[in-house]
Amino acid sequence: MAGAVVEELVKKAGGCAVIDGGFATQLEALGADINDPLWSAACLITKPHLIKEVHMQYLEAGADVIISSSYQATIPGFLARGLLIEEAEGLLRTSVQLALEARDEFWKSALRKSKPVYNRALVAASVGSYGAYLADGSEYSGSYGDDITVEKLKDFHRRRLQVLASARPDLVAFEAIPNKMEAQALVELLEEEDIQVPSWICFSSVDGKHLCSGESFGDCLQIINASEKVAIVGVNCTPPQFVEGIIRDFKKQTQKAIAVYPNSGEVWDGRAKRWLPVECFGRKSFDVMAKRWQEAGASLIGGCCRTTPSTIRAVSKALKGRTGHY
Ligand SMILES: C[S+](C)CC[C@H](N)C(=O)O
Ligand SMILES: N[C@@H](CCS)C(=O)O
Ligand SMILES: [Zn+2]
Repeated sequence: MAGAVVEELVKKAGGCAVIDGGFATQLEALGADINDPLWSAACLITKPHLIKEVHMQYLEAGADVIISSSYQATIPGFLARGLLIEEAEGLLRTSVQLALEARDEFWKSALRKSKPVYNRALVAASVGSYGAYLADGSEYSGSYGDDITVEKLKDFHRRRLQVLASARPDLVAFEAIPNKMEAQALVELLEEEDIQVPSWICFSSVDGKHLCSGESFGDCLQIINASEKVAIVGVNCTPPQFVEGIIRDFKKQTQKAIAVYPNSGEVWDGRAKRWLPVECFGRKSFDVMAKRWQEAGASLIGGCCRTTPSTIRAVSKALKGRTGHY
């Protein structure tokens, strides 16, 4: 049962599991150049050791779930880079393997410590939206053009999903899904391919009331509620000030576990490919907000773009009273 893995994770974490923070953000902080059509996935080709280092840093910070480097790793993206299909599929598997290796090494060393303060983390294989692949900012608009259909979206996601699932992650994380058509396509694909790895589907929102496309969360939740393959729903890469309201809204419309991992509130300029600073409006700090998200009913909490291991360390401390859990 998809839900059992999640229930166990949340229980072991003491009621609320900690997700890692901005992966690409931390890769950049370690010196990677991700100004690339493949964005952070370019490092699967050029700097795999940095990928593992980022995973280690988030584990150290107290993450109970780490998300693989495959957000913008797509077969067409790698083919456009001149790779062969076998090489592209190999890199997808590598993204999961690097996260599994980091998790296993970290766990082994945590067990050796006389007073372990960590849980054995789970690895979620990231699947970014079609908009992420387009690399035109459409993961924040949900506008895929008039020609796109559910069938085309399923075909876009199919092989990558098969390959990632075959690499044996603990979860599959569909991230920053901006419109209802893509949610529908993912739910259908999970059934058609009979994917056995429990999934989460997280949406992006720019107004806190709707998906980025302007469509209703409720309509998407109805689609997702009908699927046993999806264990977790939520939002990511969404401004943090909207998250408490979104959790309360979701709580009324789904029984599934809720995951939230917002960005810092800065706004992505898809054309200039840079983050625009957020205007100061007296926001509370991320860890203080995380406590409110837990009280509102989120079971998994972390950060997305422009959050860092220090954000996650503070979140872990706020939610568990310490970095890890005995
Ligand atoms: C989550 S966004 C900042 C990822 C990057 C975007 N898809 C791009 O390629 O420009
Ligand atoms: N897991 C990805 C999500 C980008 S929106 C990252 O943190 O880079
Ligand atoms: Zn993000």
